[in-house]
Amino acid sequence: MQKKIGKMSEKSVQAKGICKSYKSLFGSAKTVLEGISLDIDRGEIFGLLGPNGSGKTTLISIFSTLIYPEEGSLSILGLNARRDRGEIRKIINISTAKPNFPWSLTVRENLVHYSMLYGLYGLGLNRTVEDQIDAFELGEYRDVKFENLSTGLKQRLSLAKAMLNHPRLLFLDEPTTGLDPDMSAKTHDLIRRIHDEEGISVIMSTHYMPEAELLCDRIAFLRKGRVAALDTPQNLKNHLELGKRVKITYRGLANLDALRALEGVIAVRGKPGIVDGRVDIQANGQADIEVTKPAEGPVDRQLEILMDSNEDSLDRILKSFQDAKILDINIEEPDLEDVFLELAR
Ligand SMILES: Nc1ncnc2c1ncn2[C@@H]1O[C@H](COP(=O)(O)OP(=O)(O)OP(=O)(O)O)[C@@H](O)[C@H]1O
Repeated sequence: MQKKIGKMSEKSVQAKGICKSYKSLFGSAKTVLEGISLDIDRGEIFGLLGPNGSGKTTLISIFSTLIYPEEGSLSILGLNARRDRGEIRKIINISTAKPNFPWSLTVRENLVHYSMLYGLYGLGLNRTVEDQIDAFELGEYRDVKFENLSTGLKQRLSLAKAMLNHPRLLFLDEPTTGLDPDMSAKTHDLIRRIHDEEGISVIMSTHYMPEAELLCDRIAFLRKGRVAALDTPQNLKNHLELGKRVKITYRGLANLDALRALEGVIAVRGKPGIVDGRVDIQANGQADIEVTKPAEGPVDRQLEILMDSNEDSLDRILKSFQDAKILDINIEEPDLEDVFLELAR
């Protein structure tokens, strides 16, 4: 099998014209994926990004052969996704944000259970389970029931389970959702290690831009069921002609309406809790800032203003702060979060 796959394809995924819709109870169909075409190289860590409802999980479910597309052709590691589904499932695996394992089984029992499903038995099974317990630092929780594990440990167990069959291609659906920063950083290290040391291709969805920037070689940005952009994180930033991000700390009243109306302003972000601003990215792909309270009062407040590359006139921005006392100005390079806001709007 190994040889066959190596010879057949240098791609982990070749998808052409993938379409998927869901039927409601009343019979009407909702199109979720509209002709997705993607070529993903073996060895890549590939990110799927996009607003809520843009189709990331549906696409991962299709790539991992859990559901069928209605249209399009799909090959996974050189194998036909429909015809060779059984073979594909032996060499891929998936870990999701909300793993649902048998609740009353312990960490070890769960790993044994899944190993048996993968056809392992005897000494080989024991060795594999112990290896994963070690690799994912689950030793001290081996006898803890799934229902008593923290969210982070459930995610870690899910990753350990996903490695039991030594997959060539690993799907991760929002691998750090709900984790604290420390556990997220540990998960990032694990993903990196799985990729670097075991040579596993990874396709992951995420809502966290720093995570995508840190881990992913390339990113496909989905919007309304289509690929709106596909490139390396760096190229995405370069090609979108994003300008500088101006961060202003001030006290008093800023004219937010005037600021947002300025030509060349892509986004105005308030630091939540400071100006009571909130980034609201909706299923329809619109991204906007909703400022729920005027920015006034004695507290220090902060706004981030993202300009496009042709418009970085600080003068015009500062006019909106005539009634405020500016405490600090920082001009920074845009990050992937800025790319997200630009693509989603
Ligand atoms: N089984 C289903 N039946 C009906 N509609 C579904 C089903 N699964 C997903 N959908 C709908 O398909 C659309 C895409 O959902 P999907 O979960 O793929 O998006 P997503 O990009 O992963 O979203 P999120 O970022 O919120 O996880 C959504 O509008 C969702 O409501």
